[in-house]
Amino acid sequence: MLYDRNCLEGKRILITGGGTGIGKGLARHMAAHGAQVHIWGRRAQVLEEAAAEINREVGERVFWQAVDIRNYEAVDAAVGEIWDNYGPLTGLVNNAAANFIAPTKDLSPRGYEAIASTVMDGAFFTTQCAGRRWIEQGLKGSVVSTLVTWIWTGSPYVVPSAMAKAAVNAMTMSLAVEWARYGIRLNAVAPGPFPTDYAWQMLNPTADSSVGATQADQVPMGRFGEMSELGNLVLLLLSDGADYITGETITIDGGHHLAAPSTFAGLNSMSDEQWAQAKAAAKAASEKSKAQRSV
Ligand SMILES: CCCCCCCCCCC/C=C/C(=O)SCCNC(=O)CCNC(=O)[C@H](O)C(C)(C)COP(=O)(O)OP(=O)(O)OC[C@H]1O[C@@H](n2cnc3c(N)ncnc32)[C@H](O)[C@@H]1OP(=O)(O)O
Ligand SMILES: NC(=O)C1=CN([C@@H]2O[C@H](COP(=O)(O)OP(=O)(O)OC[C@H]3O[C@@H](n4cnc5c(N)ncnc54)[C@H](OP(=O)(O)O)[C@@H]3O)[C@@H](O)[C@H]2O)C=CC1
Repeated sequence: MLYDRNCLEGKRILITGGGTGIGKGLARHMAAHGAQVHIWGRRAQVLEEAAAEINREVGERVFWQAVDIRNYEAVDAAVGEIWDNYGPLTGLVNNAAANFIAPTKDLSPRGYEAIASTVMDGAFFTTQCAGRRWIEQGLKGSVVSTLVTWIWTGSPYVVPSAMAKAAVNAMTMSLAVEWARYGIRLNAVAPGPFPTDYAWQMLNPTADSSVGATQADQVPMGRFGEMSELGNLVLLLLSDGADYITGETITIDGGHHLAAPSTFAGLNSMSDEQWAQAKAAAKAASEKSKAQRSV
């Protein structure tokens, strides 16, 4: 362990999308360093299993709620429940997201909305519901959002995601200034590829869709990122050790985006038939997870 195992003792951190992938890894990392962690997602069973798995390792520190972050009333009620039943949050990680690769000309309005509203509205609703309470009660808080390096580069074939993540970057810089006087810090991380099950089903659904953005040999360091590396960065930003850092988005990608293979530009060569196959494979993965949703 790089940090003292109790360095987050007394912290209470909400991680949206904390039942899978990066969010679950962050939940494990924060709980292993002493924090109480609350995880959100739409699938009760997935959340319950994730919390139980981590709690077996660290003790009863992880709690879950099934919440759709696109629903403001649900977000406000769930944040209120944490405050009432456990106490004030000290930190928030805006991590939940939706995404899939698609030619932009073929995206339906609902396809655009599914991605943009999850990433942008969800992060705003959750940040505002926590921030309002911190301000009303004179409490400090730290918000960290999980962005992606295409906020710097853009990326074809994931345009709603690129737009919405850039919007959350704008929220981070804007509120860092507006809320600094209250002791509330907002920062973000921009990871390169950290392979996770669902993201890779959405972004690399067929052999034809494997391009630079999802290939380890395209990373100058020659490997994907490791969860503990991302965990250490987010831990620092959530901790009192980063009290003078606000409004920053820190890239963690082994040099990937600077070497420029990091977008989905390689998908330019896919035919309509290959796109239809990619869509069918990604949709099959979505349907499987939707059948498990509780909200
Ligand atoms: C330069 C940077 C390089 C960095 C390189 C790093 C490489 C990796 C970077 C990763 C960065 C970011 C990754 C992520 O954000 S991954 C997150 C992936 N996880 C998820 O998406 C989880 C949540 N997903 C879902 O809930 C679903 O999969 C879905 C996104 C589809 C949303 O579900 P929802 O129930 O809200 O929506 P519907 O199923 O009703 O669908 C809505 C409309 O969207 C259309 N659709 C769905 N899937 C596809 C598809 N694959 N292709 C085209 N269109 C699709 C669907 O048909 C609906 O539209 P219509 O009603 O009009 O048909
Ligand atoms: N993996 C990678 O290489 C990279 C990932 N990122 C970012 O990291 C974050 C995590 O991605 P990753 O772990 O890979 O992907 P996952 O698909 O595993 O994580 C997304 C999470 O968001 C939750 N979620 C989606 N929609 C909603 C919603 N409306 N309300 C509540 N929860 C929701 C999902 O749970 P459920 O479906 O149950 O709701 C899921 O737990 C994302 O923000 C992604 O953009 C950034 C750069 C690289």
